[in-house]
Amino acid sequence: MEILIVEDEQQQRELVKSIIEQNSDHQCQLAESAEAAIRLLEQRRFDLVLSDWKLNGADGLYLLEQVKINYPHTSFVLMTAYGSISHAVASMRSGADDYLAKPFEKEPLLFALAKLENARLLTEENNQLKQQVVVRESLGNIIGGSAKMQTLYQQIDKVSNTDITVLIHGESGTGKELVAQALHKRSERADKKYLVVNCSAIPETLAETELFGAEKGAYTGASQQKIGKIEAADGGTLFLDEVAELPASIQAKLLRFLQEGTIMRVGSTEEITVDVRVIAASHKSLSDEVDGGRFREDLFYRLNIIPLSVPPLRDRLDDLPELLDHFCLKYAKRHQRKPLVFSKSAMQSLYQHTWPGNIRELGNLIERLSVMNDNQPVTEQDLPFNQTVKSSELLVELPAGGINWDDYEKSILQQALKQSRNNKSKAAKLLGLNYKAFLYRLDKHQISSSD
Ligand SMILES: Nc1ncnc2c1ncn2[C@@H]1O[C@H](COP(=O)(O)OP(=O)(O)OP(=O)(O)O)[C@@H](O)[C@H]1O
Repeated sequence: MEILIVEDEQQQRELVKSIIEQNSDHQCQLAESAEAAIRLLEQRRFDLVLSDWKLNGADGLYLLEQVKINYPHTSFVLMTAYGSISHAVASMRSGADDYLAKPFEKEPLLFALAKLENARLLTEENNQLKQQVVVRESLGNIIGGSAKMQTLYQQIDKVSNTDITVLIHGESGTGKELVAQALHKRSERADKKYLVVNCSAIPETLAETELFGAEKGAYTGASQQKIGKIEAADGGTLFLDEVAELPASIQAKLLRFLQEGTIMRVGSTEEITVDVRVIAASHKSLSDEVDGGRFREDLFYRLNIIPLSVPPLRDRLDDLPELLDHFCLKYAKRHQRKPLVFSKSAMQSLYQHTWPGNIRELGNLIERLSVMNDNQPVTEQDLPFNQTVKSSELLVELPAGGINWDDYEKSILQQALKQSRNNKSKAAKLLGLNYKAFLYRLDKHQISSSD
């Protein structure tokens, strides 16, 4: 702790400082009066003021009142040469955290400090927990209390009430759209529009009109003026999902809008000012897209002001029970069934699965099992990723142009390694190969298990 010792006798102040610093990690500053203490308190933060009752000038009780009013997070211990009950009562009544009678011994002083430090840590922990509950309550339907999600919630909390552009990255199905919704709902724009554009779903020819709008007659068939999504979201938030898929020509126009805050409808020369907060998301790494020349670097930097990363489910398996409860209840209610229960081995299997489709895969699985599965509890064999598919069912029809067998084999081997999280014997099992044969093939394709 950072401690401020206030004592008018120099020898006494230095004695207290040396006892504390020689026997603990606390750091001490000294003040000879209440006035000097107040000046120091104005300059920096202290965890504790340890003050004598009797001081030249204003006394310790006055200092205590000032600290309680102006620095409520700073603890206060009063020391007095008169170890009378009345002083103890008066100081505690005025809000002191503890009371020490002088002349005090080393041990009671250190004990009082240790007690205070513990109480401070508990309060801090408690405040953090309360803060987490507040943040989570306002995040509505995002499930998961794992440490990784807590970090994300804190980040959402920090940036939601700003207008800063946020770029959300995460594998498919991790909940990027839920994060975007939470950012909007927790912002001052919450009662304004929240519009979504899925950039991978609009054909290049329509993308400009979709985002920026078009004047009547701007192109063949434009029989009416069309308001684009950016203009329609004025005052609110626009979520650009799969932003990596935006055609190059639109990337330049989007950058202009982000920099200038203005747009032009197709077929118009009039600039329209719009106030829209942009949140973008991508399951692809945008910096890889920039490296590959598929995404404008300047736009990347403009979008990536605040990057948020949503962790894949396999990296936060602590959340699995909570997510399972959520989906089992949701789909039992929706389909009027009993909530699913899982056997021990099925649970183990759920934990071992790598969840390439993340929460979306889990939700879909629970919905399917809720409707189709007659077994209760659900067993390991009921889980689709434990069911081996006959190779013939796997085969896609051979394209007329043929395939490259080596590439095909290499890709299957890599997928098996990925699914088994680089566990080679599991990967071999997935392909129905014995371990040696599997290793032989890895070697043949020069695949290392970290590829
Ligand atoms: N933490 C979560 N709690 C509850 N449901 C979740 C959570 N994360 C995702 N989901 C659900 O999983 C599904 C997929 O989520 P979402 O569409 O937000 O993912 P995404 O990362 O945007 O995926 P994509 O990249 O494919 O667009 C949705 O039905 C969503 O409600």
